[in-house]
Amino acid sequence: MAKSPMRVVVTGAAGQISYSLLALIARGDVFGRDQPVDLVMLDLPFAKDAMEGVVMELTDCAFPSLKSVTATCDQTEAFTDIDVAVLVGAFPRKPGMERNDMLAKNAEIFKAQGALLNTVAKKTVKVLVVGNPANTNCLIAQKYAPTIPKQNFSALTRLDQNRATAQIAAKAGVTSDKVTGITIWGNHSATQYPDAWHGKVNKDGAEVAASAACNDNAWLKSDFITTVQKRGAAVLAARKLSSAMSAAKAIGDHLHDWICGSEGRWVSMAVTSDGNKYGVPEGLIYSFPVTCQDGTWTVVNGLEISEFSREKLTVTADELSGEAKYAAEFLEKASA
Ligand SMILES: NC(=O)c1ccc[n+]([C@@H]2O[C@H](COP(=O)([O-])OP(=O)(O)OC[C@H]3O[C@@H](n4cnc5c(N)ncnc54)[C@H](O)[C@@H]3O)[C@@H](O)[C@H]2O)c1
Ligand SMILES: O=C(O)CC[C@H](O)C(=O)O
Repeated sequence: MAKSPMRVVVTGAAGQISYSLLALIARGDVFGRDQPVDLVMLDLPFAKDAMEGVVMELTDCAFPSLKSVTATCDQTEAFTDIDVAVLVGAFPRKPGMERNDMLAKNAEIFKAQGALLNTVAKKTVKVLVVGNPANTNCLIAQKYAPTIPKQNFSALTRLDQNRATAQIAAKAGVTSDKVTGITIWGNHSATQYPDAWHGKVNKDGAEVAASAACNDNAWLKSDFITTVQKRGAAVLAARKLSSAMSAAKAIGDHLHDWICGSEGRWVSMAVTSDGNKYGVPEGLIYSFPVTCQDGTWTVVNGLEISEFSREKLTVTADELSGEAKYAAEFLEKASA
């Protein structure tokens, strides 16, 4: 039997990430070629013409699973009866901007969008926040959408996971598909902790620990971590624009695994910290290793955490607690 269409909104639809992402979704690479999609694009009024150009291009691609495409600058229209909301639209960091500048610029956007999703989206909507600072923007949207289950909110750290996986693959001399179990803990920021200690590499047909395949623990504890932590900044410095193609690919991976299932593989998603066994404070949007089945993520609990790792899990949790406090104070002042 034919599947009923899935209504998917992408915000920031005229921006550079969306330019790659919309085609992935429309082609069926994310939700499956047999899943019809009603695609809704939202951006600010100044970007209306640019969005219309993207609509023309999507139409001209003649994708079989793209049932309809709508471009709008009206948030209520965009979020009504939505199944999946991909919140990309935000003010991106420019050279010289600090994270708190970005947080202040974006907090109001995610407050308003959370409140609107709460009112007009399906209660089953799945929300992925990409706009930075992604974890805290997600926390804000979630807070203002109290009638949508907290489970349904996540932020993107899959790009970091993909970056880390690619680094391990290069070091081990294999392709990325041979590397599994690499985790990103915490914030999508320079405090994130890319963790390869539970990773595996399939080398010459045999599965070995990633640390054995890399054979360089000093690298795993230093340059590997900093390369991944600073990769976004390195791309920004080189392109004078933040990463877009790789971000779109990671968004597709995240949504695919969340909604269609991860088939037992661990993937990293920033999700509500709720009853985890790693001592992460409750309520933060923190990146954990998870598995996904039937549209639900479950944190992989019980992994052994060394002293080295414990310290790093705490640093990134502390940063998120600070961001949450800053955001709450900012929004309180703004509404006073
Ligand atoms: N989490 C991650 O891994 C990750 C990776 C890369 C980029 N990002 C972030 O994603 C965001 C988008 O990046 P980009 O390169 O596509 O930026 P971009 O500037 O090219 O596009 C952003 C778009 O969002 C629109 N926009 C701004 N406010 C909006 C609102 N309230 N509603 C709807 N649309 C709005 C803008 O008009 C613009 O078209 C940035 O915050 C960036 O830092 C996150
Ligand atoms: O603004 C940044 O430093 C990073 C942008 C983006 O989140 C990325 O990881 O590529």
